[in-house]
Amino acid sequence: MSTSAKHSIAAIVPAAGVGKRMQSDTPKQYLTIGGKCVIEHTLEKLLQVAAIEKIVVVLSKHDDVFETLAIAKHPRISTEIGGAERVDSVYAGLTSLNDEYQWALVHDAARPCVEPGDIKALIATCTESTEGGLLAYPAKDTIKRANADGNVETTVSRELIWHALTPQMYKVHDLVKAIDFSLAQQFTITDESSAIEAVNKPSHLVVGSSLNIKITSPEDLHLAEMILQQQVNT
Ligand SMILES: Nc1ccn([C@@H]2O[C@H](COP(=O)(O)OP(=O)(O)OP(=O)(O)O)[C@@H](O)[C@H]2O)c(=O)n1
Ligand SMILES: C[C@](O)(CO)[C@H](O)COP(=O)(O)O
Repeated sequence: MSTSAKHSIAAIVPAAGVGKRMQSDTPKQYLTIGGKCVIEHTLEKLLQVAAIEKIVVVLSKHDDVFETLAIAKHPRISTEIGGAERVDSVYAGLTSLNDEYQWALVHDAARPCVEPGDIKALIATCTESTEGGLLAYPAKDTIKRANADGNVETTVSRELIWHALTPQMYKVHDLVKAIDFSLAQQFTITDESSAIEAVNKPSHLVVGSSLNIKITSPEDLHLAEMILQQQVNT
């Protein structure tokens, strides 16, 4: 497909993790909150953003649950098989786009509380500037660096410290190249922004809600339930 004929934005939703820190037999994306599983909440949020033309959900090769969900049949949703690490799953999603999309917006399946308004703000910032970026929020607490004994070494200025959230949005071509480079250098890549940093490209920090939590450990499920309930009420 020629550049001018490219579609604009595809979302990649990595959902191939096992959720070790969640300590549950069910992968956390399939735990239930208010009658729906986590990934259904997440996909419903993305589907509310009309600018996202396609959503690629990246699943474990052992996944036999996703196809049983009604949302799996949504015309804007397709699936791919992921890999051992989050970066491998994101890469599988990106390469499945076959160069047909200009932008990829990567969002963790485990972040169901994202606000569609924040996603739209990220899309507006990136498409207007033509450079990628991510949702994030500035550190609120006093930040400490620990020494090797686990005691305080020093207090770090929080002025320039931000928490990285998802979605993270980059040109597909740039992100594939950045991940290729980072993997070849054996860098640790926990998010898309770290790959983009590795190739010295800029990323916008777009302020998003700190309620866009990632369900990581058991107490987060309860917190997510309260946040989602609050979103319904307002
Ligand atoms: N090989 C992997 C690992 C993670 N993920 C996805 O990346 C997102 C964020 O990762 P994380 O919270 O670390 O999820 P898990 O790897 O499942 O959790 P844990 O590290 O506790 O095992 C999740 O939606 C998860 O499903 C993925 O698609 N492929
Ligand atoms: C992508 C991410 O959610 C941004 O905060 C995060 O980096 C995922 O990896 P983690 O190891 O679970 O923090």
